[in-house]
Amino acid sequence: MGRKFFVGGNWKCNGTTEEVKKIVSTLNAAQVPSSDVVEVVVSPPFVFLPVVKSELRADFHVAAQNCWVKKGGAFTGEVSAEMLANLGVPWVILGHSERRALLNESNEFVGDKVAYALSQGLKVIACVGETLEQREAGSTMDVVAAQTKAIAERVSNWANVVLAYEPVWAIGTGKVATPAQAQEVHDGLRKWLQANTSTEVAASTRIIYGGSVNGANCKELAGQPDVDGFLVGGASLKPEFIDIIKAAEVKKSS
Ligand SMILES: O=C(CO)COP(=O)(O)O
Repeated sequence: MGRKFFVGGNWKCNGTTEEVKKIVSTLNAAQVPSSDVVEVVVSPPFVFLPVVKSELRADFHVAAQNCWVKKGGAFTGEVSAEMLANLGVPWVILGHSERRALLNESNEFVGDKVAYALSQGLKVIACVGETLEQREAGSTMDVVAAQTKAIAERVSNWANVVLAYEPVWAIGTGKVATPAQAQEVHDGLRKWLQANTSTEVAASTRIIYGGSVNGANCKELAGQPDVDGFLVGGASLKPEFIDIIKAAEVKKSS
């Protein structure tokens, strides 16, 4: 079953209007494989979503970096899934490790957010990943399985979910997972989905890798059978993001 290569750019809390417009114009001018081969989604901070959405080429899409866990209302400072849907923002990133760690988002809270966002018609990039301590303790699979379980308990239809494996020790550190390390966890996650959801979900759900992906390491990672794309942080703010999008060609020919 074909899993279309997926490349997300998580801009995190970066940018000015001018910088954001510059990134968009670079992307708009880029020659990349067609949207039959690769799905490209960029995720600016909330305040820049309208300008990016209106200026970005039609074959690329936008994602928010978070949304509120339920229907909007008296939740000062939050942005609801309904608002994103109303703006025509198709995607949202949920459960990023920076929010899990810095804002104490629990597995259950992330699971609730994923379920609510899906119920409002959004597509979700759901992030999981272990810390260095957890990896060194040998608990990587247990950690990512528990994070995925909290989602699976609340979600029955996985058609609009992309699972992003982002080891915390690889994020923003320049210490990318080796292709074998990424493949091992992606394979483990697919087996977990097979055992706990369905064969169909396991075969069709895209599992993407994030953590220090750049133009130099993306091709080898993309060559792994269970790496279905990337969630890119730092390099998504630079022209090398285009090279990462082109890594989809590796998959096509593999
Ligand atoms: O957190 C990430 C994407 O969500 C990865 O960030 P870096 O690519 O900067 O390591």
